[in-house]
Amino acid sequence: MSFDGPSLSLRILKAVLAIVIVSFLLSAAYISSLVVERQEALKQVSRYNTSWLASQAVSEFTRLEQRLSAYAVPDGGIDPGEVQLRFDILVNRAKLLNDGEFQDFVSRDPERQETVRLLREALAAAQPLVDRIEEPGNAMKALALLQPLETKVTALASAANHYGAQRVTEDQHELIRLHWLFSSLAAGLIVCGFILLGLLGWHNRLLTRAHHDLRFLAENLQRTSDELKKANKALGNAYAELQHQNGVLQIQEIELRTQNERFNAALNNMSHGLCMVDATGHIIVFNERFAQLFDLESSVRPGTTLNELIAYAEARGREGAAALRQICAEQQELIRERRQATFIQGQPGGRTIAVSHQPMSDGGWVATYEDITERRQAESQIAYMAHHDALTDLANRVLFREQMERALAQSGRSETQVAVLCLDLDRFKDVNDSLGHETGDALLKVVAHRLRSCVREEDVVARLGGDEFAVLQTSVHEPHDCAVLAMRIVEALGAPYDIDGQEIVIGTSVGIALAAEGNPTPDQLLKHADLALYRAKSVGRGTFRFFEPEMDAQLQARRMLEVDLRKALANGEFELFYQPQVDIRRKAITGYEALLRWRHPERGIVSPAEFIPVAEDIGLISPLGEWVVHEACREASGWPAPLKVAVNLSPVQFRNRNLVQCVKQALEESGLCPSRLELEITESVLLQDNDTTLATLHQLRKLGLRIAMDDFGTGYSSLSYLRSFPFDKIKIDQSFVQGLSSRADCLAIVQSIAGLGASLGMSTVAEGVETEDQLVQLRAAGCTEAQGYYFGRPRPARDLTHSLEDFGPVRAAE
Ligand SMILES: Nc1nc2c(ncn2[C@@H]2O[C@H](COP(=O)(O)O[C@H]3[C@@H](O)[C@H](n4cnc5c(=O)[nH]c(N)nc54)O[C@@H]3COP(=O)(O)O)[C@@H](O)[C@H]2O)c(=O)[nH]1
Repeated sequence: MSFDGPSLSLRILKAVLAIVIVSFLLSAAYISSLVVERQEALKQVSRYNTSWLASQAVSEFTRLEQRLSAYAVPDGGIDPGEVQLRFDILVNRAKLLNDGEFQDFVSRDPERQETVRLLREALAAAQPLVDRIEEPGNAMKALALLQPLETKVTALASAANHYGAQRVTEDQHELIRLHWLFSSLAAGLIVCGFILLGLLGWHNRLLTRAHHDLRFLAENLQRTSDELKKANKALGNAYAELQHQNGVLQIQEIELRTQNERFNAALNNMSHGLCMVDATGHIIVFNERFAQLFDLESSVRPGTTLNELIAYAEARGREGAAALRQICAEQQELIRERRQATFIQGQPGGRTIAVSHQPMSDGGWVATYEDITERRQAESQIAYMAHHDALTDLANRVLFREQMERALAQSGRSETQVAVLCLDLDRFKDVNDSLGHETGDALLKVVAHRLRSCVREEDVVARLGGDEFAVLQTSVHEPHDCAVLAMRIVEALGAPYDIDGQEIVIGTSVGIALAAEGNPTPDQLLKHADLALYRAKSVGRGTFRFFEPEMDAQLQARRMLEVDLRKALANGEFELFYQPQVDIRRKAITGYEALLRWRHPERGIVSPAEFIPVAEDIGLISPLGEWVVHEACREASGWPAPLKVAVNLSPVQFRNRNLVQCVKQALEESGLCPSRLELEITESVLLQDNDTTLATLHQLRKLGLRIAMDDFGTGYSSLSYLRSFPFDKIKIDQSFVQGLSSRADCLAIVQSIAGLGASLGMSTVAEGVETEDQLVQLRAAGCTEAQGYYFGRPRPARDLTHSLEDFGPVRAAE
């Protein structure tokens, strides 16, 4: 859009407006001056009118003549003063004839000048006469002086009148001219006004248009500004995005560089050799390990082929290159068929190289080369170790199972059968714990040797773990063959051992499972042999048993027991019975042993001898033991002091780190004085991790309670345990008490334990006292306390009266 037009028009308009306004002002000023001038002229015409002056003079001249005439007549009634007044007026009028415009009128004509002069002279001549008018004749004389002038004065007046009329006409003309001039000017001014109004309108329109244009322009500008802002913002965003992209690119570049460095580092630190070749057979890259593996130059010119590289190395007598040539020959087929493959190539020097060949999409290929010589050796070593027991070099469970599978498969095709014999060593744990693991290991090696010597070449001997062994007997014609082998094994392993100069006697029991019927799996066969072993051990050591199907039923029963046992604690099926411990001399109850009872909903009371080992096996003994301690403390806290309560602790509970805390909490919660709590442990507690167990015992002792050694005399080295911890009490195992009447050695043992206790400051409790006779012997042997059915069977807490007499009727009733 162009703004020249309006701005030019506006400029012109302003100029025209200025001219009009100036003209307007000038015209007004001019008219004002004309009006002033004409007003002045009119004023003069009215005040000093020539014809009026002349007529006044004529009028006064005539009046004077009349007065003079009247005065001259006697009794004319005229006062001399009046004559004098008229004369003076005429003189004044005559003077005016010589002034101003009249003089101008007079000067135009000599006749008029003559008349005025004559009048002046006549008046001058008449002056003295008038002054002495009373004198007779003066009035006539004066009149005579004036009368000649009468015509002349009248003529002058007439001329003056004519002149005056002329001047009026002239003024009228002038006024008419002025009227027209004024009217024209006024019309001009009106026109100018209209023009001005028009111009102003136009100006206004121009201004409106300019305003409109300006607004449009402003809107355009605003729009443009908004667009610019938007564009600016978009530009800012684009810039920020650009900066972000730039940052990302920089990071990517750094990452790329790092990756490249890592790639190079990885490439050259690879344990595998790597070689990449393009579609034309030229080497793209290979790493240092590749060069090392095949004794090659570590760098090559770009464009070298693998064959050229090998030829170059061979020419320099490098032996490794020959190996690569062989490998390359094998790779040729893969390269041709563009196939991925992994192959292993043995080298003449015993070296083994594993090659992984991979074609690439561009027609080339990449391959990795690994020297697996050592790995192969290690693998075969590992494979051997994975199948053999490291200590005895016998087959382990894995190999044994594999061999069983193989033997079972073969036996299906032959007349003979396969049998599995499972055995473990009696008292091996005691040897291990008392004589040390090294001795135990040495013993196991000799056992393995003896076992091998018992079987034929084709049979397999395995160590399944710890002191568990198994024999896979093949070519069994009848069960008797197995029995013979079992006997041979029992006899061989039962013979004394000489380990580092120490004579050790152990024994073994054997369980036999024959794969005669039902196509058993290896696991089933092993399980059957294990069950048979369990049975062999339960009937007496140093013997063997064949598997019988009822054994499986016993296993099922045990599983049922486990299931029920897991629910029993939550169901509140446990309770504690208490059996009194009696001071032999005073015949008074010193306390009670808490004995756990399981009131099974279907089976009734289940003996702890049955379920405690199961609870130990399935990990339930800790929560169960905690419940016993809490319950015993709670109930004992209601008994009269100083009655004590003795609680049995399983060896498994000592593996639980919370044992001390649990006992402490039970004492605190029940408020039972710690000295009234006695914990009974068996020797087997001291067999496990001795230092930790002893530390736990000391911590328990610190709580202020008492510790008793239970079932004393049944362990392998009971006496040595007495040295390891200062027990408060020794409980003589009931087997010795019950043998008192029949076996002399039992009495000797009881006497020596009682003596030992006395000398160590420990009280001795004899368990399982059932008769008066036993009690008498125990007292004589020096035992301090006794416990057994003789005094009373275990009872629920609610039935305790703490009087020994009350137990009597119970005993009598039994
Ligand atoms: N870890 C835990 N073990 C416990 C707990 N409660 C019991 N037991 C142990 O279970 C085993 C069997 O106990 P139980 O069937 O209660 O037998 C005890 C007595 O009833 C029995 N006894 C007592 N007097 C006589 C007797 O004159 N003749 C005879 N034939 N038996 C008798 O002896 C068992 C007590 O033995 P002991 O503990 O060695 O004093 C048993 O080993 C219990 O220890 C428990 O809460 N935790």
